[in-house]
Amino acid sequence: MTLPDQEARRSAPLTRSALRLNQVTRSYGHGNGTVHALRSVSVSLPAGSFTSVMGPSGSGKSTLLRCAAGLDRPTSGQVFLGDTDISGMRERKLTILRRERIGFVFQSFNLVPSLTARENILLPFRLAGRRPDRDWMRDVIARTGLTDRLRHRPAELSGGQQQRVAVARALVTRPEVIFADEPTGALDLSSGQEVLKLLREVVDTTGQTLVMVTHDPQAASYADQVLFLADGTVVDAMDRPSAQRVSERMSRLGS
Ligand SMILES: Nc1ncnc2c1ncn2[C@@H]1O[C@H](COP(=O)(O)OP(=O)(O)OP(=O)(O)O)[C@@H](O)[C@H]1O
Repeated sequence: MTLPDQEARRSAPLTRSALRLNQVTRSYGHGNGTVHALRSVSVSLPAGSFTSVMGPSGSGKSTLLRCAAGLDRPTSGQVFLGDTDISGMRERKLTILRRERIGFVFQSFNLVPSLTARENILLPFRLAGRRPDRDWMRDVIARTGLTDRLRHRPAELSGGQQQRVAVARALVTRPEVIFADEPTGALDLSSGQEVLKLLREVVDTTGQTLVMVTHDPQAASYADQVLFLADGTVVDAMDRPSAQRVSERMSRLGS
């Protein structure tokens, strides 16, 4: 396996779009009770980029993530994963696509308590009936610092270690895009920073694309770009964010 040099990747032009939303609208309910969670959102995320999504509570962040990841369907508009339009895809095909081309990391880790770290990491292959790429798997386990924790069950691991198992599980199928929903929300400051550094390094060295929803300006500052949502609309984008600038922008959005 060849990994592009970190510096070369940082300076390389980011052109190919890994994920594109074209006028995505998601409404819930009918008539007077209709909630417009997303209103005609259009964004294009380059391959090998790290994007944070921020916004006040109820602004549509989770809905954006779910629509982009094929976990929810837009009311109108299209979602492209690479060149594949996933918005009108049948459920069976979408399930396979999610399994093969998308990785997920959740705030609550979502590990299977009865399985060891190694078995949790290998779960996507068990579900797909496929064999893992041994070199890639070894690399992912080393990268996440879990080599000597593989026989432990989740209850025997710290929160930070559990989240690193979840990150390894998300990476092991080599997905094009990884979606992380508040991945540090349940962690203390230093475990959270370890996980964020790991995610940053993954993007820099493997060229995978990461989209992370967070409430934390410090976490958002690890990204290349922050998208700010308000009332279902992308109201601003910030390149090379710092925690302070993100915090200032968020306070102007009323959070
Ligand atoms: N299944 C649903 N049915 C009805 N309304 C929904 C549903 N899911 C989300 N909404 C509404 O859509 C809007 C956006 O919700 P969403 O969860 O995407 O916001 P969010 O920015 O992720 O919020 P938070 O930061 O509090 O998690 C909210 O008004 C929410 O109540």
